[in-house]
Formats: sequence, C-alpha cells, structure tokens
Amino acid sequence: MTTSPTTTEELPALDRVDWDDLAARLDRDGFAMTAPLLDPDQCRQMIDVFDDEDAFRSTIDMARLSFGEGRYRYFADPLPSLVQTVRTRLYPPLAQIANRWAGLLGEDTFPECHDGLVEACAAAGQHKPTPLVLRYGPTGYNCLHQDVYGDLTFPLQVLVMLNTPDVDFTGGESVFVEQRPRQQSRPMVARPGLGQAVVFPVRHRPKQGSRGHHRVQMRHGVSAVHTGERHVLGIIFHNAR
Ligand SMILES: O=C(O)CCC(=O)C(=O)O
Ligand SMILES: [Fe+2]
Repeated sequence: MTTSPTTTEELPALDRVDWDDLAARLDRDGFAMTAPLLDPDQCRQMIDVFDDEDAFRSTIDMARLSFGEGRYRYFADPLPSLVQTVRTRLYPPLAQIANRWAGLLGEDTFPECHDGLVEACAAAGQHKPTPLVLRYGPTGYNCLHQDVYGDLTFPLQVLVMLNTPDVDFTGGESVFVEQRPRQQSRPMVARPGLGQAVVFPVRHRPKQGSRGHHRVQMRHGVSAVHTGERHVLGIIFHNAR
C-alpha cells in the first residue's frame, strides 16, 4: 500500500457539490463547472507557488514546443497539501462517473480511491505526478490537446481558475471541442470564475446514439489572453511515465 501525505486543507465547498447534478451536466454539455471550490487565499497560494523553484519537477515553455504561448509547471512529489487534498478528495466521486462511463463503453474500470489509481499507475510504469499550474500573459494561449501520459488514463480531469476573469485578465476562455464521428466538431466555451472548477473528459466520453453509446473524442485548450495574467491549477488523476 502507498500512503498519502495527510490532507489538512479545508475544502468546505467540496462537501456541497451535488455530484448527480454535475454528472448530468457533464453528460449533457461535455463539461461541468462547480461553485468556487478554492477560496481567494487558496487561489493566491497556488499562484504564488508558481515562482517557487523547489515545488516543481519540470517546467514547459509552451512556445518552444508549439503548444501555445505561456508556461506550465508540473509539481514535484510530495505535492503541496492543498493540491494533494484537491486531487484525492475529488477523485472518488469522479471515479463513480468514470466507472459508469467504462460500463457504457465496455472499458476497464478504475479503483474507488486515488491511492489505488496511483498503485495501478506505478504498475504501468507511470510514477511522475501530473498536477500542474499554468501561467499565461497577454497573447498567451493553449492549443487544443489531450492530457494522456501513458497507457493508463483516468478519463476525467479538473481545472481550477485561480484569477478573476475580466478583473485580472481578459480573453483566455477555456475551450473544448467535441469531435463527433462522421459529423462536424462541436465547440464549447467555459468561463469559470475565481476558485471555480471545470470537470471535463481527458480524451473521450460516451454519448448516447441511436444504437447505444459511442465514444466522442474531446480536446481542450485556451483562447488568447488579451490583457493581464491568467493562472490555472490543473488536476490530472493518472501519473505520467
Ligand atoms: O489553462 C487552462 O484553462 C487549460 C489547462 C489545461 O490544459 C489543463 O488543466 O490540462
Ligand atoms: Fe490540458
């Protein structure tokens, strides 16, 4: 058994999430937003940690890799307690949704607790933590992508907005594209407020068709920031190779 660091951070808003309602919106719209999960101080703490060199295992300059424009940094183990808490506490209700999806698509199911997923990732050679913080300045953007980091992919991920849109920055919308088989792609835009989380599929989700459920591919990105700075906390549940 792996043991997680103790989770001491308070996240009262997480207890008030109506997961059935969230799952219904996710199935209907392709993504689902929560009420603010992090308070303004917790958001500030996550922005400030971006400049702490010791907190990260790797930093990506998005322009260098033609991923967009901006920087993101993957946290090193042990994760900051707030990040660890968000990741482990969001996981169980999302695993229920993921396992319902797996049933609909005839895919393998996932452990009920995050410790179990971490163990399964390790067995698949995926040891590196994937939570990250992203920072975009004016003209910054993020090309459409999927956060797959090995054979084992937990199908849902979460982003948490750390700034106040239209106050700290303009532009910078969260963009989702649903690629439907033999049809044109559907664009969707989310505008999370300070501390709000968006739950969305990593690479595909089940969609009801005339002959049962089929997979629709999803990708996500960020439209250009016009002014100011935009920071997001990204929580991906599987670890990386
Ligand atoms: O900055 C964003 O809103 C997108 C972040 C992202 O790509 C992620 O959390 O995986
Ligand atoms: Fe991403």
